[in-house]
Amino acid sequence: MSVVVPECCDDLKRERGRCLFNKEELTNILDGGPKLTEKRRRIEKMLINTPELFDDVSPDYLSHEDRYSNELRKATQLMTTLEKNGFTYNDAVTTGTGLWLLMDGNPLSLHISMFLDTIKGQSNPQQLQEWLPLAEKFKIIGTYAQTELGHGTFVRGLETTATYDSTTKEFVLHSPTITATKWWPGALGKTSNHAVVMAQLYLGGKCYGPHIFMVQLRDLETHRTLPGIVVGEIGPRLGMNSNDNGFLQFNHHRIPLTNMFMKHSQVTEDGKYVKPLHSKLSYGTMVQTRVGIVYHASRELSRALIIAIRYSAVRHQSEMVPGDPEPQILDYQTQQYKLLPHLASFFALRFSARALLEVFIGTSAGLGSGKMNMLPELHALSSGLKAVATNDAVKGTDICRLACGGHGYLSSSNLPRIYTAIAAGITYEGENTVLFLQVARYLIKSFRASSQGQTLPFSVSYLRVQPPSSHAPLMSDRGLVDALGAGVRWMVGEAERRLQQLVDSGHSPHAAWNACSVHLVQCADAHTRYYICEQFVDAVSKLGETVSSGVHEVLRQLCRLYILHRVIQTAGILLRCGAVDGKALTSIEEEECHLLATLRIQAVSIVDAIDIKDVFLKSTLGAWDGNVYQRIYEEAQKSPLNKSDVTQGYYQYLRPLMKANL
Ligand SMILES: CCCCCCCC/C=C\CCCC(=O)SCCNC(=O)CCNC(=O)[C@H](O)C(C)(C)COP(=O)(O)OP(=O)(O)OC[C@H]1O[C@@H](n2cnc3c(N)ncnc32)[C@H](O)[C@@H]1OP(=O)(O)O
Ligand SMILES: Cc1cc2nc3c(=O)[nH]c(=O)nc-3n(C[C@H](O)[C@H](O)[C@H](O)COP(=O)(O)OP(=O)(O)OC[C@H]3O[C@@H](n4cnc5c(N)ncnc54)[C@H](O)[C@@H]3O)c2cc1C
Repeated sequence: MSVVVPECCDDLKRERGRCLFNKEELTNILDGGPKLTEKRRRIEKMLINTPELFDDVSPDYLSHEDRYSNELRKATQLMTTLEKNGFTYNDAVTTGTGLWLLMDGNPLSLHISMFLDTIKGQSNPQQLQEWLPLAEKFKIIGTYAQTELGHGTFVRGLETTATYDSTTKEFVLHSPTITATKWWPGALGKTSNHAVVMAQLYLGGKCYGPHIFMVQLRDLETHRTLPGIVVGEIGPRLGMNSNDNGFLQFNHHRIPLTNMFMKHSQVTEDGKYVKPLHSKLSYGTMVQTRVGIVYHASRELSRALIIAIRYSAVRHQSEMVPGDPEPQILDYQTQQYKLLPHLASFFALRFSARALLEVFIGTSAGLGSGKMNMLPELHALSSGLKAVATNDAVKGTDICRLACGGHGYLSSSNLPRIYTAIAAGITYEGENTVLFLQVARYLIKSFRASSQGQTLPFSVSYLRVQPPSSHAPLMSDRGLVDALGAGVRWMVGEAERRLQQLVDSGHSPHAAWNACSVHLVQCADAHTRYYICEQFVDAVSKLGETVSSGVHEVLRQLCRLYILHRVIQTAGILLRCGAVDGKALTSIEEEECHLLATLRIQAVSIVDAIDIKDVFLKSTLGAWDGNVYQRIYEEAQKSPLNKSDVTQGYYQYLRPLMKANL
């Protein structure tokens, strides 16, 4: 398959003709630099030239089993293509390209993410030497098996046990109840022959909490399940049905002592326990995956936005002025209000994902030299950003679907598949409410520490009880972000006051926490969004020194829209704490509407600059050429029901009904 850039329709040609900025420059910024754009395009070219990676038939028309096999075929083909051409699977993941070919539930995704990350992050040197080459070369294929039927969120409540037998120097893995059954892990059902398993460690009758174990599940030659293990697939889900999410039970299954991951905590041969430097180091793979999910969510949102914005420029409907030609639906202010704030969100999330990655890299380097002090902040930032990014990507994708009217509901628009894939992200890797409550814990602790005069880490330093007075004028970007910060400080102070009041009136701290948890989640959400605003403003201001004025202006407008929209969403809080008044809010609302009209002019060019090719968008509505109606029509012809004029169903059911004497 070769990349042919087709002539686009007149509407899109006109839209593209209005572009006042250098698209390639914006593409480079989004990729992280020209070299990364070039690398991404090399990978794309290679993938596009591998026809086996593309579907002949939509997965919607396949049986459950064929759907899985087809995705497995493409996943294995992807891995070998990358390897043969000198790329790693990580290259395909970090550029998004590989995932888009497989995002119906790639059965190797858990292997290349959480399985490998656990080996890299939790192994001692011997284990790393033994397992990493095998896993990297796909000699063993694994998944991350933590969640059980009874417990997902509450990791300490897991029931699978790993009991050490010092006589044989083995752990005995066991699922004592039905609720101890591992449930959900991607690729566990039929693909994986290994799993990293989270289980309660028992030594001499004492429980030491959840620890991670490498467990072989299937024979490496026959792929048959090993004795003492029951494994299978959990059945259809809302989306990503080409994966084989699975279940797993152990019946006193034995593994060697050396199969406990021993980088952070150890068990000696005689059954003694050596504590880790920090009790949550074994949760490291989850933290790393949350960091990746922020990128992933922004990428999925960007696909939906490209589809909906191009379609909105091609679709004409109704009359704006009686008797005039039907306008492009993108000209309606309400359509702009649906889509453009989410376009701004995409940019905000992309810059925040990059900032989070830097915190992750810095913290990981610190851990290597025994510094644990940055771990709580990384946990809070990664939890908050994972939750906001997935919530916003899901909401944004659904708005994109709605913005495409009826055609957005078509499978061939690809919006339903993008939606169901990213919707899972709200739940997996830490359910979002639960993650926000973790952030809230950090905020309340920080607020209290600050009241006692302690210095706060950078992401919460604005919570100081006596903030330095801001010098930025209120209506400047910085001034509005400061106002948002004042709003969060007020919310956290209010939460702390309510918690204290409940405790003072006789409630236990835990009961008080639950009684304030709605407000606490709102604090965590507001704090994370304040952080995102800060990152966006900082990134745009830093870029101002290096980019052309056209690109800088577009970024400045998107950043401004993001902030204005956020201020309006938070109006109630900001009025209550006196950070803004009604007059300021009125002018902010007016400015937002004005900005929508300004950004609309270049909206198609902005989404073009995200630079996702048609083969990765996979949408009848969002293709580069805007040839929407022809594509929708051609796609419908592929329905198996259209193979014959009269279906079997007619003879079997409809005709007898019509002939019956009712
Ligand atoms: C690269 C791109 C890839 C993108 C594509 C991905 C495709 C992959 C598809 C699917 C993958 C999905 C995989 C999964 O879902 S795996 C399962 C994930 N499960 C979870 O995330 C479970 C969520 N629950 C938890 O994380 C925890 O149980 C908890 C909610 C955090 C509570 O933990 P616990 O009960 O142990 O904690 P305590 O209440 O005892 O203590 C809380 C204190 O511990 C601190 N803490 C908690 N976690 C961490 C951490 N990770 N790091 C540092 N500190 C941590 C917390 O702050 C509390 O501290 P305090 O000082 O306040 O006491
Ligand atoms: C598509 C998909 C793929 C997955 N892949 C994997 C995988 O590869 N490996 C793996 O191990 N797991 C996997 N999971 C499981 C996933 O990690 C869990 O479903 C997730 O962590 C949520 O846990 P839960 O299902 O127990 O939900 P629950 O914790 O039961 O949540 C149900 C409700 O209770 C609320 N709730 C729970 N605890 C609290 C609390 N403390 N305070 C307030 N509210 C609370 C939640 O907010 C939610 O509204 C996957 C899940 C999905 C959907």
